[in-house]
Amino acid sequence: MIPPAALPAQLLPSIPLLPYNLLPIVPSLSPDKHKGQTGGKLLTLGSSPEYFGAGMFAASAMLRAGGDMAHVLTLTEAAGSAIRANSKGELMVFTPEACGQQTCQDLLSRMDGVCVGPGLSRSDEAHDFASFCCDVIAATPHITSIVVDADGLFAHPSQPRPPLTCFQNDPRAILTPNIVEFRRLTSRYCPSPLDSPSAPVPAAASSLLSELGVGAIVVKGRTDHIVTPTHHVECAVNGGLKRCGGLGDVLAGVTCLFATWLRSFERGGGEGGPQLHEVLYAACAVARESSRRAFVRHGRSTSAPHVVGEVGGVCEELFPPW
Ligand SMILES: NC(=O)C1=CN([C@@H]2O[C@H](COP(=O)(O)OP(=O)(O)OC[C@H]3O[C@@H](n4cnc5c(N)ncnc54)[C@H](O)[C@@H]3O)[C@@H](O)[C@H]2O)[C@@H](O)CC1
Ligand SMILES: Nc1ncnc2c1ncn2[C@@H]1O[C@H](COP(=O)(O)OP(=O)(O)OP(=O)(O)O)[C@@H](O)[C@H]1O
Repeated sequence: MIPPAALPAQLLPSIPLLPYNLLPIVPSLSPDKHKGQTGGKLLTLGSSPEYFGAGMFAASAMLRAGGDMAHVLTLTEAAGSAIRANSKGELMVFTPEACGQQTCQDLLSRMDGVCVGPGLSRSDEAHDFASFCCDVIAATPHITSIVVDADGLFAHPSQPRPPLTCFQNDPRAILTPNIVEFRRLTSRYCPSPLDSPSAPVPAAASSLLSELGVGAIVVKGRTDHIVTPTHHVECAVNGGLKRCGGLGDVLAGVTCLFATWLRSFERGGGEGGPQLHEVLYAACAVARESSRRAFVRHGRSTSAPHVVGEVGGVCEELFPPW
């Protein structure tokens, strides 16, 4: 633990952490509600034997930030077994190998929010399965928010219909690329010169947003750029100093949860709530503050589970406990 007095400015807590009022969309807890009715039913489609942790971190972050039920849908039993063995049973894990494609399809159609891509891998088999699932997701109006991250954003040059194309012109879709994924997407979809690596991120992100017709893009990096059709905001909340793998997975999970809460509030006729860019800023702030706290506690040994472990405490300070 770094003593508070020894913290350099770049590791101090950002005050205020959240300049926007998210409280209207935070579901109130009640003994009259059933599981899934408050925090929502969330699912991460991803993970693979090599990257099983990524889908697990995203799904665990959904739970820790306030989701009721977090599922992982992954192609292989090898990845599914690894997640079951490492997640203390808090995640519900489904694979087509164990339960068949029809069960996977039924599961997807019951979800409120999904996150596609963390740890998915780029194998043809994983992408074919993801495309099958993304068709189901795209055709399920009950699903209110769709976060596409990591390998969900990847397209083999020869691939006729990569997963992302299922969500073109779908305002429920929120893309959360890192800078490498973002530049890859702009070079595929944006007109020159916005496809150039030196093009300013906000302009290129706006162009990508309108080319793809999605609801929002969050470009992660030293500052996170959040772009919707009407707004561009930057989140520069202090994060930890160690860039261990898995921090983007945490952000993807929290983003999916908060966007689902927003849509549930709107569908319930709520008025006066925050706008999408404010909710996405909140997700970035929670992920970055969680990574800062983990780093202050664990320094160079910080790893993704430490960051996941901080998400609950950060959200607890931002939102009322009931
Ligand atoms: N524990 C796990 O299972 C983890 C799995 N992960 C998964 O690993 C897979 C491959 O992800 P990669 O991001 O490595 O993809 P890439 O294999 O596309 O990365 C290629 C190269 O891009 C550069 N790069 C990657 N991220 C960058 C960033 N944020 N800023 C600057 N340069 C960057 C690095 O030089 C990297 O070697 C994805 O499925 C991802 O979800 C990651 O989420 C990390 C944690
Ligand atoms: N220089 C930085 N300073 C502070 N926070 C950062 C910095 N770079 C990235 N982050 C934060 O780290 C998280 C992950 O961003 P990153 O660009 O590493 O994504 P990623 O490559 O998709 O992550 P993953 O390792 O999960 O695949 C985001 O919350 C982002 O805001």
